[in-house]
Amino acid sequence: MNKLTERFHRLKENGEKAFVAYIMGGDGGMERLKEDIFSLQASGADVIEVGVPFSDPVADGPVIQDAGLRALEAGTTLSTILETLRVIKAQVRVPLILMTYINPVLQYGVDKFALDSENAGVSGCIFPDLPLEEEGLVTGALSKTDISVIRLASLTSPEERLKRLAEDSEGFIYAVTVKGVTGERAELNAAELEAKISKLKTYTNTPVLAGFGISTPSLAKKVLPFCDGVIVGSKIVNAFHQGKREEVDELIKGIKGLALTVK
Ligand SMILES: O=P(O)(O)OC[C@@H](O)[C@@H](O)c1c[nH]c2ccccc12
Repeated sequence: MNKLTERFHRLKENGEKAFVAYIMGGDGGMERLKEDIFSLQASGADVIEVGVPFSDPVADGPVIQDAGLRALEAGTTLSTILETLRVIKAQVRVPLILMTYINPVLQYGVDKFALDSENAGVSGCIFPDLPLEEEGLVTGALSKTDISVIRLASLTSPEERLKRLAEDSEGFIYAVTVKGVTGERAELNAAELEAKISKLKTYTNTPVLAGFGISTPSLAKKVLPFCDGVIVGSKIVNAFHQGKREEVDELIKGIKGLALTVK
């Protein structure tokens, strides 16, 4: 079984919610990528989402965009990220997913991408600018591997679309909590999100996780009662950039501790 699916089974058995940590691959260089992964693993992240920097990141807010620019300036490419992941593979127990716009994948070559990702220990991919209708571009190659394609569900998706994306979903479904780009928010509309997530859950048993704008235990607490976990990006990217590793450790422990008490 795929590492990601295995992890979700285990969380379910233990009555736990998932904490997914997003980082920008190559922000601060490749040694930092390794350190970031090991420190997130030690802090108790359940899944690590590694972003591949891209020049035209339409879904990214300012914090992730800046991190992407820093990573590109440091010479990061899809290839250097996959190579780094391959080197540390044996020491990584946490399932890794890649978050990449589709263009770098097409340039790299889809078949080579699938093969090299598998060899790098990647167990899932998110392609934020690849609509359901275009998934065929990658699924032919990825279905020969054990890698899941993780779909994004937006608050604006009509029910028919939610149904289609839920039905044969893999890994988990990424429910986008806000209309707009990634980044910290002071508030979020939990009622609207709950309605969408409960709809999704009528069509699938695939875990549904909420991401975008979640940066504190109190925001996580609003959504965890009706979803299977949260994804935190900008907060972590910022803290790591500023060298504040303890902040990330506290955040993960804070949210994981809370998640144990919500059922
Ligand atoms: O940064 P936030 O608001 O905490 O949200 C997570 C998000 O950054 C990460 O999952 C992500 C980064 N870039 C993306 C593009 C699309 C979807 C998701 C992402």
